[in-house]
Amino acid sequence: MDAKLVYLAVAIAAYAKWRLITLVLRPTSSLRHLPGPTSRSWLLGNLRQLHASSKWLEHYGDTFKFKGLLNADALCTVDTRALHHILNNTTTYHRPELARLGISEFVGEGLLLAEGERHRQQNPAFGPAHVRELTGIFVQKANEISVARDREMAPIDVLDGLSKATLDVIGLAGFNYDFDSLSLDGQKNELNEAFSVIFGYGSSSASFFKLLRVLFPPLRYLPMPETKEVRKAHSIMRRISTRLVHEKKDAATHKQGEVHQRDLLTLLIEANIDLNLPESQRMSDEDVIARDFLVAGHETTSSATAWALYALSIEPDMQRRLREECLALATDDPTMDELNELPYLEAVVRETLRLHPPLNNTVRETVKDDIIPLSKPYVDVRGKVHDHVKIDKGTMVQIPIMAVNRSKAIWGEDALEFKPERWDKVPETAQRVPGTWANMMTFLGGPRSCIGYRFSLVEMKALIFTLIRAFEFELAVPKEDVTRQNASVQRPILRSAMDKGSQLPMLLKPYQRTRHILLEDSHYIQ
Ligand code: HEM
Repeated sequence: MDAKLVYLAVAIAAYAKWRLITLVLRPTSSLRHLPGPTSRSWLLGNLRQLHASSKWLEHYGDTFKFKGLLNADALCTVDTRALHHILNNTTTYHRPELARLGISEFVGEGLLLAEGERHRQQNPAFGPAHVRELTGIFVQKANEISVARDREMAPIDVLDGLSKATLDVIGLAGFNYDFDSLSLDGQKNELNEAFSVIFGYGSSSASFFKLLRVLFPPLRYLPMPETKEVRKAHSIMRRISTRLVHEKKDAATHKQGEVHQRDLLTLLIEANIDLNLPESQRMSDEDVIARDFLVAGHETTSSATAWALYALSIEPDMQRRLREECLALATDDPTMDELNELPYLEAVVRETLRLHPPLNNTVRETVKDDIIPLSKPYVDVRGKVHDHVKIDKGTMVQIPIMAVNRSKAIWGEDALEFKPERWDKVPETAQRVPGTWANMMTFLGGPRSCIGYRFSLVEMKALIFTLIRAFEFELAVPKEDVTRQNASVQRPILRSAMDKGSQLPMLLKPYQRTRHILLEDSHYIQ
């Protein structure tokens, strides 16, 4: 029988059974007296309106409930004490089944999915010493974008260029694989093609079948109904990544030759075959496969950089000031330390990541009952005041990254404005945000926060440094036309062309002084 029909039959039967059980048992949730919006749908509750969570925060306060999958009560909070508790108790708060399954369908069970702390010993691969070594790759790809765009005077989609650059970077830095997506010859790379097919598929009807698989676990034993093209793309990804892992394992075991590759995959494998590492901490081949890095580190960094260029294009004075600072450094090939010593570049990157976090929300699910302490008590629907929230096992907890980053209570009345100078004096209220970096939630906090944040910061700096020296940026559309795509990564999109997907059209005018430098420095001229 067709897999889609089997899916529907099992789903209908399971739904009928579930309805019967809930009607008879009527379980009550510990969150039932918490204020919050009313449900919009029996299946998805308020999940479709989650982008409105900042409005809910204004209306219901810092801690409120909403309805999640199958109308179950879910919690949302910007309370910094509560967030600290949730993010640091990784044995109680896990990534929920929906997020876990969504990722595993996409990349396989890997680092992103490993609960517990076992991957933490791998952190040196993402430490400052190694990121310093990788800076040359970031700068090289930033220069390739400049060269590629140098001859185009018509509006171009900077998001597209940045996305190709960050894919190339993660390929080279992650596992010494050249996607070569920035190359001008238009030739497509096999792995790059497979990757775009799978990315495209992720947002289609696949989501519906993934949801069914979360609700009705028996369906997970059935293959996903996917097209021939997607199946082929998955098999290409598997074949190439398995080959890479084997080659690198072999090289790492025999330490062949003098030339030693320093990509992330090699470093992870080396740590894994270290005889001093207990068996329990080693990873299977699947665990180390670098596809995780592709998913986690590619679109996030390109979107963040695109938002930085957007902010600078509507603030010409800031753009000028940043360009002057970057041009004052007399090199086209800066090191990590040189980039980190540019104070205005640092402030622009911080302000971009605060105001435009690439991931605007994330979720956790409780695996046991818990009590969450609050710094600001809430008043329940019966008028009672509470300084903690009782929460049941199996409850979804929404972590509103963007709402915390943009909170007026934390950042002041001008929280919604792009102001790099705010970083000269960080408000005391912001010091309580439990974020891993710069008093913001962008990379999250606690043991399961982003391990690639240093990588990403230096990559963003290298891209902005190179591009702002080479071009003057101007939006090719009215600024009001630019909004953020309602998707897992917050890419820019045009209100007037939502059907065209994410894009950021800009006019790039080669900067005269840079051109002068480029002409002197003939390696840029082909
Ligand atoms: C601006 C760029 C980036 C942002 C905003 C970002 C943000 C995040 C966030 C919010 C999480 C936690 C997700 C959750 O638990 O729900 C995360 C996890 C992760 N990120 Fe990033 N990330 C960025 C770049 C990168 C890069 C460049 C890499 C790798 C090269 C990377 C690798 C990872 C990995 C492996 C995890 C999972 C960590 C774990 O499960 O313990 N990220 N990232």
